[in-house]
Amino acid sequence: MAPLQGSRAPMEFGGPLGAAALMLLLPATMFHLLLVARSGSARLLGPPPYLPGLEALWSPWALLLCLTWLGLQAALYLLPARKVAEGQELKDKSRLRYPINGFQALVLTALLLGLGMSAGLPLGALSEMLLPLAFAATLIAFIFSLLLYLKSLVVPAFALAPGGNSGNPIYDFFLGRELNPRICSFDFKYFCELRPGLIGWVLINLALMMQEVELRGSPSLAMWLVNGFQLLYVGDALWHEEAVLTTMDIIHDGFGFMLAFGDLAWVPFTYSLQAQFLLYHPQPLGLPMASVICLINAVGYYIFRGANSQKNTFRKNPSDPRVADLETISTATGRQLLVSGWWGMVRHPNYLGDLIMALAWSLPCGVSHLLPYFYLLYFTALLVHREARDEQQCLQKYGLAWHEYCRRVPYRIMPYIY
Ligand SMILES: NC(=O)C1=CN([C@@H]2O[C@H](COP(=O)(O)OP(=O)(O)OC[C@H]3O[C@@H](n4cnc5c(N)ncnc54)[C@H](OP(=O)(O)O)[C@@H]3O)[C@@H](O)[C@H]2O)C=CC1
Ligand SMILES: CC(C)CCC[C@@H](C)[C@H]1CC=C2C3=C(CC[C@@]21C)[C@@]1(C)CC[C@H](O)C[C@@H]1CC3
Repeated sequence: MAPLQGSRAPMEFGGPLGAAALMLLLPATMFHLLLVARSGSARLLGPPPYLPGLEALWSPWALLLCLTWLGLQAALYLLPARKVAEGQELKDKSRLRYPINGFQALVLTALLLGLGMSAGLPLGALSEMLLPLAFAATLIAFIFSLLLYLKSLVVPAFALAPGGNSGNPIYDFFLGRELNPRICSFDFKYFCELRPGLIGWVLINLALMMQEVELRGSPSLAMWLVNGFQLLYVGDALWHEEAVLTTMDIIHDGFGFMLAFGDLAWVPFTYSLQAQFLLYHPQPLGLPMASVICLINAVGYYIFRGANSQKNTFRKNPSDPRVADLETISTATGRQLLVSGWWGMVRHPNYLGDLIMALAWSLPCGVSHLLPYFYLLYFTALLVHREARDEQQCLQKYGLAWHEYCRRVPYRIMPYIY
């Protein structure tokens, strides 16, 4: 079944009204979280402690810092890569090429940071600038999305994403019209998905840890755990960078406000919420509880990595000895679907592992506040919605074979529950 394209494609996210609401709601939520994380009561579901004026949000230095950060990451992206990978086949039968040097960018950023800090760079001070930095990142995401939208108006029809060219400017601005916007070989979506936001997230976490040292003399065990777990997650994503080339964000979605804001602002400033909370609300954590939390994170990571690697190995080479014995279903496209191993347990075992890790990231913050569990709640909603979108796309791709897979593997994410 050929997927519907352009104005015939069904609208997602509640259409133009939903897109407009999300464009207001997402930045508002991010600023709410930033404000309540540092407030005494740290109440997720209450009003923010105060409404910041423009003078608290706008800082030319913050804008300069964000632009310098983007410039640095862009320069690291352009460095020679250990490998150049080919993406999926496009409508015109061509394949784009992508540098695989994200992990190298992380290591080089860490080295530069180490040099800067030994020369006296006050990294902890970043934690005092989160509000203006988030404002600058949001501004950049808006302007960038606008430029991407304008660029998409002059590209040929085959370069458009299947879903983001409905003809409604608000909806298309939000979802993104062009599938792979590039200037020469610089791929904006691929760059943004993994580099500035993810590396920025661990940088903010580290800054919060340095500030904790400044305030209390040493980092707390809870802060160590949050920093360690999230660094592992980001390092893993960059190490397995090539896998991002088969995600729906790269293959299916255009590059618009949703991904630009998500990558550049939402990820660094909301995914660092637990570390923000811990800086202002220190939590006692004993070794026994810390060990249990480490075990939960290890179980989550084992499932997440096992499932992702099993599928990636299988997609690259189904005869690889590590996956050759797994049971499969044939589909009319010539591709096969795994029905045993991780992918025979639930239809999205990687999401299950990711959610277990999300729980482990919140637990060091104790159970006295709901705020540090925001990520777990948001992420559950994101993955449930993402799973439904992916099901829809797989149904279009695989038809009857997908029905058969759903019959054989009835649960989506959580065995016997969902
Ligand atoms: N931290 C965060 O904010 C986020 C994290 N993630 C994580 O990123 C990772 C990638 O997620 P995502 O891109 O959503 O999707 P997946 O990696 O789960 O990929 C889904 C695709 O896998 C293939 N597939 C599905 N079932 C099978 C099967 N049984 N056998 C073989 N192939 C199958 C299909 O594509 P095809 O058949 O074409 O290969 C399907 O479209 C996940 O680990 C997720 O948890 C994702 C979003 C946000
Ligand atoms: C702003 C909205 C709420 C939606 C934003 C969505 C984005 C934050 C996410 C869309 C897909 C993502 C992926 C990752 C990070 C979050 C975004 C960009 C990973 C890079 C996280 C690490 C994993 O190993 C791979 C993920 C791929 C998808």
